[in-house]
Amino acid sequence: MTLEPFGTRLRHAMDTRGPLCVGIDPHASLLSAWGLGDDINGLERFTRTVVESLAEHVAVFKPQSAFFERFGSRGIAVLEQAVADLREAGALVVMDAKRGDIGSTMAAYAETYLRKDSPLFSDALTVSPYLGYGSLRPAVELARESGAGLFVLALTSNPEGAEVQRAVRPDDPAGRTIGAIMLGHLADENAGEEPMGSFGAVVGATLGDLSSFDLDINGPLLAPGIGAQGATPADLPAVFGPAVRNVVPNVSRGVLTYGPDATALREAATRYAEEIQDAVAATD
Ligand SMILES: O=C(O)c1cc(=O)[nH]c(=O)n1[C@@H]1O[C@H](COP(=O)(O)O)[C@@H](O)[C@H]1O
Repeated sequence: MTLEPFGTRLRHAMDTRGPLCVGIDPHASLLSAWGLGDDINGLERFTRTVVESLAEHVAVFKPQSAFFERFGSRGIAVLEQAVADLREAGALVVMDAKRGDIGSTMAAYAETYLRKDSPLFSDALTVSPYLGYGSLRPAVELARESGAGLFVLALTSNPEGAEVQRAVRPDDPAGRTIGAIMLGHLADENAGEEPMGSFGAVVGATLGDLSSFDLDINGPLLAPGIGAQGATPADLPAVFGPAVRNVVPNVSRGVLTYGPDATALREAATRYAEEIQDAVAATD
C-alpha cells in the first residue's frame, strides 16, 4: 500500500489527536523509578507500558534509538516491536536516531529507516545535516518515494548547539547563520506542498525569541525541550510566532516520569496536550 506523504498524514494526525509528540526515552533512571531493572526485561516492560497506555491517544511518538541500542540486538527487537505496535494503533512514529554521514553511507541509513519494507521503517527520521545538507539527499529521495519524512536538526534545544548553528557562513550572500541556511533548504524541499511538506526542522522550545529566523518552511517543526529541559507549552507562541501551528512539541521525561501507572501516564499526556492546545488557540 502506498502511503500518503508524511506531511499530509502528520497534519491529519495533528488535527485529530492534537500535535503532542511523546518521546519514548527509557533512561536507566526512569527504569529504576518505575521499579524495573536496567536490563532487557525492564526495557521491554517500560516500552510496552508506554505503548499500551498512550498509542491510541497521542498523534506522534518519538522513540530515542540510543536507549534501545544500549541493549544490543535484543534492545533493537524491542524498538522494532514498539514501532509496529504504535503504527498499528494509528500513531505516527518519528525515529530519533539523528543519523548523518557522507551521502553513500547516508543511503544505507535511509534504507534502514525509510524503505517501506524495512523492519525499522518509521514515518519519519531525525537527521543531522552537519556533514552538509547535500549529504542528506539519499534520505530526502527515499523519504519522498516511501511517503516518509525527515526532521533535520536546525536549531537544537541544547545550549552547546549555538556554536555551530548560530555561526554565520562567511560566503552566504545574505549573511545567514548555519541554522537559518538549514531552514532555507527545508523551505525549498517543501515548496508548493499542501497541506504541508514532509521535511521538518528540529527547533528547540527552549530557545526564546526566534523572530530573527524564518520558520515558515511549509513543514513541521519538531520542538523538544518542554518539561525536563525547562520550557513549557505556554512558551510556544513567543518562541515560534505564527509558525506555532506547524509545531509538534515533544515531551519525553515530562510524561514518562508519571509511569508506570497507565492512568497517570495518560493524564500527564492529556495535561500537556491541553496546555499545548490552549497556548496555540490563544494565538488566534
Ligand atoms: O531531535 C531531537 O529529538 C532532539 C533535538 C534537540 O534539539 N533536543 C532534544 O532534546 N532532542 C531529543 O528530545 C528528547 C527530549 O527529552 P526530554 O528532555 O526528556 O523531554 C530527547 O530524546 C532528545 O534526544
